[in-house]
Amino acid sequence: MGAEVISGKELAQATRQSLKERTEELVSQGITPGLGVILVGNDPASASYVRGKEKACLETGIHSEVDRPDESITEEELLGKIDTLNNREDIHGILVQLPLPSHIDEQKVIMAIDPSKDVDGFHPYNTGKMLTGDDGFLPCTPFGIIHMLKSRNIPIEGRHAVVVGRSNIVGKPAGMLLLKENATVTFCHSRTKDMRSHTKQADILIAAVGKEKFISADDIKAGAVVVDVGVNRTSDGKLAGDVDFESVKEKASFITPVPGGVGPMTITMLMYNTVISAEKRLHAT
Ligand SMILES: Nc1nc(=O)c2c([nH]1)NC[C@@H]1CN(c3ccc(C(=O)N[C@@H](CCC(=O)O)C(=O)O)cc3)C=[N+]21
Ligand SMILES: [Mg+2]
Repeated sequence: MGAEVISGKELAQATRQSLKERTEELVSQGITPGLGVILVGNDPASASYVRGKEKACLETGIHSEVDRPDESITEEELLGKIDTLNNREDIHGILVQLPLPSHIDEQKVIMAIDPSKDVDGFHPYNTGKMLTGDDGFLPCTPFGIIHMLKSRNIPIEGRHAVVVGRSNIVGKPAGMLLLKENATVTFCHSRTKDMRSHTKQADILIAAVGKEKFISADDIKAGAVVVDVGVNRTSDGKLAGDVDFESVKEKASFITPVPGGVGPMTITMLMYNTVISAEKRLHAT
């Protein structure tokens, strides 16, 4: 038997196809959605993610621009680049690839992005909107997770969702979106005592820890839905999740793979937010 694998790659393709149609409609109305990306320095992982975003823009008909300043760029210069993108009519989404060099204050940079162009959903304005359930940009990884669950008609309401990890970009917002879908939510983290006693109660388990094979079959309940958000580089350069896929697959009802799971959906929701931003601009004119 074993779990059904939720392919983020396939869902991403289908979602990108429908976004392409929305983009074509926008273009016919005179607006080409535009995404401005700033990639500071030459970290290979960051460069690879940004290439994935450029490819997704091509697939969805979104105009993309990537600015690649040297890692020696000052905070002031970077803030100046954001200001320029904020003021450009043809740019509807802005993404500053994280992490930034240590001499730059990430929070300050995120706060400088116009919240109406914050397609990452990282600006505190959008975080606040998400918390109150108001309309705003949702962070792409948690948004992609919800999309994956819904694509398989996996019920969320009334079920126990356990989120392992509490980062601002994944764990915390994933818990908030699951709460909005009426799940009962538990957060586990590095200070949690007897973590397994919690994870074994999960109907839906979100693994967002950043440690290879952190979740094994012994940590889950039979029939659980397991979402793997890990992006760990193994010593041989491959991408590995937080979940021991082979063992967990035998016990879960649904499982997302790495690669080909949450990652491609993260990028797709970035495209989605950019299209939404351009549609809002159209309706504001
Ligand atoms: N401002 C900002 N926004 C982000 O959304 C952001 C960021 N900074 N910094 C880094 C993280 C990480 N992240 C990933 C996106 C896609 C894949 C992805 O598509 N992964 C492929 C494999 C890619 C590969 O093999 O390199 C997959 O899982 O199948 C992974 C990781 C976005 N992030
Ligand atoms: Mg920093």
